[in-house]
Amino acid sequence: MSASPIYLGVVGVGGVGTAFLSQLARLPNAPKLVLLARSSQTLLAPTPAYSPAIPAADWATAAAAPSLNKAGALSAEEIATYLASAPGRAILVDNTSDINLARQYPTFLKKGVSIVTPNKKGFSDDLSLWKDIFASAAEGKALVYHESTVGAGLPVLSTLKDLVATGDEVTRIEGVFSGTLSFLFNTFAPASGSSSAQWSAVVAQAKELGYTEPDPRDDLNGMDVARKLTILARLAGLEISRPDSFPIESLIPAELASLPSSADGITQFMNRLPDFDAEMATVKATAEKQGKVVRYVGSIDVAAKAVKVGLQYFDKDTAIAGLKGSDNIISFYTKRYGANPLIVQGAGAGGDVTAMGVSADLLKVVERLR
Ligand SMILES: NC(=O)C1=CN([C@@H]2O[C@H](COP(=O)(O)OP(=O)(O)OC[C@H]3O[C@@H](n4cnc5c(N)ncnc54)[C@H](OP(=O)(O)O)[C@@H]3O)[C@@H](O)[C@H]2O)C=CC1
Ligand SMILES: N[C@@H](CC=O)C(=O)O
Ligand code: NA
Repeated sequence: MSASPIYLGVVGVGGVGTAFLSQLARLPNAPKLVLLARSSQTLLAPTPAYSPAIPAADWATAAAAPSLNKAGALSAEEIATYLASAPGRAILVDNTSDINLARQYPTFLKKGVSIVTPNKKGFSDDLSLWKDIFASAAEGKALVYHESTVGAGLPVLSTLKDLVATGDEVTRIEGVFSGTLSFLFNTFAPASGSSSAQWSAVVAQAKELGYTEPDPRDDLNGMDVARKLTILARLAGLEISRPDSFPIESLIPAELASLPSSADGITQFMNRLPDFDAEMATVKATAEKQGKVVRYVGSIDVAAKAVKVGLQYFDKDTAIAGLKGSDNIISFYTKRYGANPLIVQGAGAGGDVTAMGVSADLLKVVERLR
């Protein structure tokens, strides 16, 4: 007997979304792609049959497919209604970084549409939204998987959930949580050898490689790391009210802090950043004088309910100092693991590795819905 079909809507076809579509096209027993959207265009399989499905491979192939309905941007409510009306269970994959879409997850979940996403905004916003998301999932008997919101495809959330679910006591979580900031410091201030790279040039390279957030200032101001720590702390049982409820060290030059958040603001920021290269060169030199390197790290002390995000100096022979590329390293200290933490390490940014986490979550949801 063949399993009943599952219907899939995908929003966002940028670096992660494009890699995800390419992986989706190769998945065995993939759900039927019936909605594909970017910021101003939406492709839909015609109702009421929700057929033919959209070919997954990439946006251009999908957009050229015959017999699909085409529309401009739909509201979250419209997307939720379309998916919930499909003749089977439905899943939304949100590959955007849009907070407004994330705020509508409860609408999808209450209608029984499951959510899979690397978008960390919804899970790290007000605690009330976090609670609403999981209460709505229970109400709609829908599922929520967001592994790639922390450490991209690395098994960070699944590891933490397993530790908690099996009764271990997590006492501390610490490490490097940003692929972008890891790449920046590993390249700008390597622990072995030397580098003459300017800070602004390495920031431009990280953006080019697809490691940064759509707005790279979200990485440089520490908010991306703060959001990840908020998610981890909540999963470890701490009621963190907001991602800015603890001190966050920003690497944005004060003079550039008030540029607009628009696309033009991003361009202005990138163009003016080279004027401030001396600031980060001073930070690097100060660490070097002590025989150390500077890295951007975060920690959660569960008992003290304390979250910290910012720069620290490290001896050159430590694991954090020796990270390569966009690697994250996340250490879980728990009662069972004692003094030697459980450590997860590997690439923490990039389209393919992030999409892997999204695709793996999708497979888990499909398996549980069937
Ligand atoms: N890049 C990485 O290494 C990692 C990224 N993530 C997360 O993955 C998500 C995607 O990142 P990335 O692919 O790099 O970002 P991109 O900027 O490359 O892509 C964003 C995509 O979302 C679309 N989009 C934005 N807003 C809307 C909206 N309201 N409705 C429909 N579509 C919208 C854009 O449309 P259009 O094409 O029209 O511009 C674009 O296709 C983010 O949440 C990010 O934090 C998580 C871990 C690692
Ligand atoms: N911009 C983020 C992407 C993954 O979350 C990072 O650099 O870590
Ligand atoms: Na992850």
